[in-house]
Formats: sequence, structure tokens, C-alpha cells
Amino acid sequence: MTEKIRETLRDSKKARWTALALASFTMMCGYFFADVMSPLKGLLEGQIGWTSSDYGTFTSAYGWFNVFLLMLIFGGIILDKVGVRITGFGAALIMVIGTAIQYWAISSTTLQGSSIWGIKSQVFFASIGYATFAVGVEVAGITVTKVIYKWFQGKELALAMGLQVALARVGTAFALAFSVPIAKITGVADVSRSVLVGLIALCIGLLAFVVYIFIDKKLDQSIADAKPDNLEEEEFKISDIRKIVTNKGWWFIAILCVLFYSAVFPFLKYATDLMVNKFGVEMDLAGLIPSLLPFGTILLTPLFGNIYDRMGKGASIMIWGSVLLIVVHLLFAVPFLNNWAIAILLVIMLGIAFSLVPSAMWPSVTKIVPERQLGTAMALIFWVQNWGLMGVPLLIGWVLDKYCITGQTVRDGLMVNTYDYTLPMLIFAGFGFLAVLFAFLLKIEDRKKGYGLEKPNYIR
Ligand SMILES: NCCCC[C@H](NC(=O)[C@@H](N)CCCCN)C(=O)O
Repeated sequence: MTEKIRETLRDSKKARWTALALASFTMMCGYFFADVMSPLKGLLEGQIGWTSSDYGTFTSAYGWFNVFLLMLIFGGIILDKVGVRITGFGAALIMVIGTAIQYWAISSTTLQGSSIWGIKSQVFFASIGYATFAVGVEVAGITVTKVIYKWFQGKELALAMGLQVALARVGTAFALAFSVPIAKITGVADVSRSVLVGLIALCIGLLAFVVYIFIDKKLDQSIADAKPDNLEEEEFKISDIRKIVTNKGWWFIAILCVLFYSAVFPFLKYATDLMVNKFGVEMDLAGLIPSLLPFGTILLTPLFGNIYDRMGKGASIMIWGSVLLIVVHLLFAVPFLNNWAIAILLVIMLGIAFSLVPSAMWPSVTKIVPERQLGTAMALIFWVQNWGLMGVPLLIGWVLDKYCITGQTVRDGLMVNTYDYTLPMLIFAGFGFLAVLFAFLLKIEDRKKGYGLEKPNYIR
């Protein structure tokens, strides 16, 4: 049996790392686009008259279809039923379509001045585009998890997942660092230009996935050739959903995930604005400090993944990452700590937290559910998480508009509000406290059920 398994294409280092590179590239483009608007909050206010609440509505649209129309869950079920090739291609195509809608909305002048259901038309359609894109990028995310498990099970699983996340962070870092310069490249600020660059990147990402499809076919063929004729694999059944949602360990990971990520991704959406308002950084440079966060994680996530592969301690890694998250957000909340050097230090610390938890969390899911349920289990975790990714930016936008406006100022010749970020940062720290609690519960559950979260992934 062991002999047979060794004969599949996944045993070729070149093949499995190439597969990882292609799928991760598609995700990197998706992550670039996901955050391309984040550093543009100030420009959106000045150039096309968006308020913080408009911006909050737009960013929260990320979860509209995923959460309310259950698109993510359908995506997970489709993934477990039809496999990574069709699902991944469909997801990449949906990303391109959503991005194109958003580009049209942002660049259109005809939408300005009207509204739909009380939302500015331009905000509404940009949000629809972003919500569509979000279905694609989230389903692509779960597909890539299954892709990595397919190629790396019993091998460098957490390292591979860490590298995929690291490349995704490169996409985020590029968006945070270059979105404003791209918008201003001609000297006249145009936010739609950054969105267009994202659209082009995603078209290339789609092509990369098409290439992946050919390698994946070869892998399946090699697995079929190596498998004894009488060995039937158990297929995913809809009743498996019940098994997933009655699994306590799965719930602890899902809740930890929503809490932890709610204190990171929504924070990033406002981080550029925080740098300007609290730390007095010039708007053109303000995106650079938050962009250090993904840069740090690029090295650290695979590093911690490698440690998990070889030494285990997955549940403990998640606890330490969540503790660090609280420390960072509490320090961000302290009013007199307002020097930009402190902001850099805190972002670096947040980068460590943001490497620890994901490096251990995603490989751990594969230890809690069997492979045939992996797509659906991941989709359900992402679904729970998307409530946070959708609700928290909305909450922070509302809190800022309602409680945190301290005055007005002229930036880049445009009149904008100034904000006190203490309250939003305390809210983020609160998520961190709850995350630590659930990380502990997960560790206890692991001890009871013997998932092996504290054990190495690598089978020698
Ligand atoms: N192989 C799966 C890795 C998941 C990585 C994880 N992504 C998510 O949690 C997404 N649901 C949210 C992506 C939001 C993008 N702005 C991550 O750590 O990025």
C-alpha cells in the first residue's frame, strides 16, 4: 500500500511545488484586489465624496453574498462534490466578473448623484461588484486548501499552507503599499486606476489556474493508477454537513477564526486612516506602515508552519498568537503612544500574531475533519468568519462616524474628517480576549478527542 502511494505525482517535489506556486499565484492576485481599496479611504472621501459609512458599507459587502446567500457554503459543497478543477476555475472567473463590475462602478460618472435603497448608486454597484468578487476569492481560498491537502498530505503540509498564505500576503502588501501611488501616478488622483490594475492581475491569475488544471488532471491520473482496483473512496454526502456542525473541535476553530480575523482584516481596512489620524503620518506614506504587516508574515507564516510540521504544538501556537493580538491592539488604543516608530513596532508585533495563528489554524482543520468533508468544513468556517469580516468594518465605520469625529481638516486640498481611534482599537482588543478563550477550549478539546493538534504533521 505504502509502495503504491509513493508512486503518485505528489511524490515529485517539482510537481507539487509547481502546483502550489500556480494555485497560490491566483490567490495572490485575489488578495491584491481584496485590499486595493483599503488605502484609498481618504481619496474616496475627497475624490468621489464617500463618507466613512459609505466606505464601511462597501467593505462589508465582502460578506453579502457569501453570508446571506450562502454562496460560500454552496461553494464548499460543490468543491467536495465536483472537485478542485471546476470549482477553482469557476471561482477565479467569478473574481474577474466581480472586479469588472466594481471597476465600472468606480469609474462611472453617471452613477454619481443618485441612490438605491438609501445607498449612493456608485457605492451600491461597487459593493455588488465587491460582493461578487468576494464569493470568488473565498471559494478559491477553500479550493486552494483542498489543493494543498491533495498534494502535501503527510508531507510539508503546514509549510505549504504557510507559503500559500505568505504569497497571499504579498498581494495584500502590494495593495496597501502601491494602491495610492497607482491612483496618483499621473499627478491627478483617480481611484479607478488602482481597481483596473487589480482587474488585470486577476485575469492573469485566472490563466495561472487554467495551467494548474492540467497538472491536477495528471495527479488524479497517477492516483488512479496507483490505487488498488477494489479500493473505493468514500464520497461526500449532504448528511456530512451534520457531522461537521456537531463536531465541537470544528466549532472552536470556526469561532476562534472569526474572532481572530475580525481583529486583523477589518483593522487593516482602517489602518491607513489610523496612521494618518493617530500617528500623524502623511497620507501618501500612511499605507506603507500597515503594509509592513503582510511583509512580516511572508517570512514568518511558512516558518511557523514548518515548526508545526516538525514539532507540532498547533493549539499552543494559536493561543500565543491570540495573546499577542490583545497586547498589540491595547497598545494601539493608548492615546499618548502616538509616535510613528511605535506604530511600526506594533504592526510588526501584529505581523507575528498574524503568522502564528494562520500557520497553525488551517493545517489543523485537516486533522479535525476527513478529506472528503474538507471543502465543506472550510467553507463553513469561512462562512462564520465572513460574518465578522462583513459586520466588523461596518461596526467600526459606524463607531467612527458616531463617536470618534474630532474635527475637520484639509488634506491634499480636500476637506476630510479627523478621528480618534481609541474606541475602535478597544473593540479590536475585545475580539482578541475572546479569541484566547476559544484557543484554550480548542486545546482542551484536542486533549479529549486526540485530534493530534499538538503533534507534528510530517510523516517520516
Ligand atoms: N488555505 C486557506 C488559507 C486561508 C487563509 C486566510 N484566508 C481567509 O481566512 C479568508 N476567508 C479571508 C480572506 C480575506 C482577504 N482579505 C488568511 O489568513 O488570509
